Amino acid sequence: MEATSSSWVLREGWGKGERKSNRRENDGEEYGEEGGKRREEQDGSTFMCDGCEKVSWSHPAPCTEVEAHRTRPKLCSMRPVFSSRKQSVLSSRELETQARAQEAAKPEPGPAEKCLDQNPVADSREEGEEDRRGDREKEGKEGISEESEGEEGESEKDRGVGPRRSVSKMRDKEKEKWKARRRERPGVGVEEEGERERERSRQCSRRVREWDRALAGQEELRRERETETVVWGVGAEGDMERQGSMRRTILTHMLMHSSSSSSSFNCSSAESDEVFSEGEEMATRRQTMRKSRSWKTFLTMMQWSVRRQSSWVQLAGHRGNFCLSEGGEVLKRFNAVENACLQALMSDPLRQFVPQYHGLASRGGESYIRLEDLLSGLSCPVIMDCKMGVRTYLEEELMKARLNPCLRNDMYQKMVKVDPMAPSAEEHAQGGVTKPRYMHWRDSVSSTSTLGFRIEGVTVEDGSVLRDFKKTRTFDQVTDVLLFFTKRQSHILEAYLSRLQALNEALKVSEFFQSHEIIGSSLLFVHDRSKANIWMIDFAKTIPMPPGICLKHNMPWVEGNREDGYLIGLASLILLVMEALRLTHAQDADLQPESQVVPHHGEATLDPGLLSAMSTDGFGALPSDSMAELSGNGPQLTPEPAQRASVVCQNSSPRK
Ligand SMILES: Nc1ncnc2c1ncn2[C@@H]1O[C@H](COP(=O)(O)OP(=O)(O)OP(=O)(O)O)[C@@H](O)[C@H]1O
Ligand SMILES: O=P(O)(O)O[C@@H]1[C@H](O)[C@H](O)[C@@H](OP(=O)(O)O)[C@H](OP(=O)(O)O)[C@H]1O
Repeated sequence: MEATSSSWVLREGWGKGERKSNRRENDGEEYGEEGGKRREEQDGSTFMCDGCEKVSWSHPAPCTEVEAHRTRPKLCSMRPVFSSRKQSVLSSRELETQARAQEAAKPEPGPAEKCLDQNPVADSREEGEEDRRGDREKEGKEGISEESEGEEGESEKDRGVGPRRSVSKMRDKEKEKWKARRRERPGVGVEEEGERERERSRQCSRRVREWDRALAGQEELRRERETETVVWGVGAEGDMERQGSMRRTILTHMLMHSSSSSSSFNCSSAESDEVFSEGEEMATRRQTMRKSRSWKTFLTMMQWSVRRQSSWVQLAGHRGNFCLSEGGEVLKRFNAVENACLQALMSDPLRQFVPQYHGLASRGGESYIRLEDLLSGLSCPVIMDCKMGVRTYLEEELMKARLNPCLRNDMYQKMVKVDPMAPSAEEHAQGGVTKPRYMHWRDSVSSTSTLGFRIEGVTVEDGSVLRDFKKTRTFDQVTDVLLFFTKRQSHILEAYLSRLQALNEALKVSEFFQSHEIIGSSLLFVHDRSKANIWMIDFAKTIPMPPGICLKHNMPWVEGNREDGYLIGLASLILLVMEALRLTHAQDADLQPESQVVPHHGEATLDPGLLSAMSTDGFGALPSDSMAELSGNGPQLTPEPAQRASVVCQNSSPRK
């Protein structure tokens, strides 16, 4: 180490003995940014202001404005971590605005500060340095804690920071005092003490290695996302889920534990580390975390990771069909039928219920359809995918299967998993079933055949994905899922009801709807705490009818009539949401569930068109009292104008 001027000290590059944790701790934001990578590639030499401990990567002018450095506000905020993609953009803008305001309020910087301000690294490093200084000052006031001792001795040496005399002298004094006190304490021998220190040091090193591994993983993920060359293959969906769920677990931990401390950071970061190393004692982990003063490193790491991840999750459908894109878009593998539908829908009244179509894109030699990301702007979205219609296979699939019966072992396996008795003896012997056989069976064991839709999957706030709804069939079973999915929040249910009604109105005037057989299409329910919306997705099996032939969509299907039962599904959904609302209101009012329906949205009754959809054979599963309600005395549904934007819940405080 050599001094290059009276007030700036040259710090050597990351020497052999220097711990990586120190680098990360010191570097603050930079590891998440491109600049950080560049700097990492440099030799690592820095200049540190002796007075204010500010760091520069280039040789700066003499520093004169120590106080100005000290009073500079921190720009680091926790808020982006808790935001979804759109909101995090907003938050970063807010932060920028705040930073600019703070810059304006700051006294004119001296030459050295100007020099550092031109270097974006300096800010983040400065924050790190300031934070450490803050910590040291705190220690000076409160006495050196047990946890800080081992680390301080080591890190001072490793950093090679000699001339921070006043602070380190004070610390040394405190350390000595503390050691003396420890020595005096009965039952704590020197050997024992030494062993403890060695153990602490071992724990610390282990923790550092874990972070390195975790950080390397995050960095890898970031690169993959940014290049967008990776198309999710088999298994990738699972990875995505794990990442999403890991992140949410961490955030949940942060939130859960923040209330127990005035500083949510300290506590939460200690807790959140759990995802990286299972099986350690909580107390030991806390101690280790405090000791290595790692929370800042960890928090920074989380910020990069969350900032770069969208809340996107593929709930249902074929694996490998999607990849994420920049700017609130998802890319769905090109399918000519779906592409044609989306193009047509962009000029249909249904446009406001369909993700925006942005044309095509190419990735890794594959074509993709660019779609609006329907989860963009939602924080911790809760999602439900309902596959609409009374059947999920096309008539032409049936015909093909007849002409060329092809046994599918994968479908046989899926069938046996749900019900070992489902395949016939012959199918068991063959170890395979045809696709239409499987699809028909699948429709009949779920609510597809009876209610005109089925639940494919649900994600909840903590990121867990539930897909085991294959045997969710009856009205009551589906109502239970709805109550679980909405957590009985009446404002969410009301928003969904309103959106379903609006969709019903739009379908009436949609030319597209009348002229297409819609098979395997889903309604995607999405909400967070304050917004709820429903979207039509998946048109890969939506086939145009011959010119002049229109479908009714509320008739039972008989082979040849091509009816899909879409409106039967919609009617069921409306009924189910109403039922869920009724139960929610009943619970709110502390009434028995069998009490009268609590009216909502004024006086309401189900649309006669939908009622006729329900008077079909498929409705054996509907409770008779629900049908009675719908036939006149029940609630009057007042359709609201269709709206593209999210239905914003009026009542943001959830009812119990
Ligand atoms: N525009 C979108 N924005 C956000 N999420 C979407 C979007 N489109 C699809 N998804 C997600 O992807 C999942 C599957 O979508 P989709 O049904 O279009 O795929 P698929 O592979 O065609 O399905 P299937 O196998 O049923 O035909 C949905 O459940 C939803 O979670
Ligand atoms: O939900 P499950 O029980 O997993 O069954 C799948 C589901 O019915 C899909 O809709 C279907 O894709 P299509 O809608 O595109 O026909 C897929 O057929 P596939 O395996 O032939 O793709 C089935 O395996």
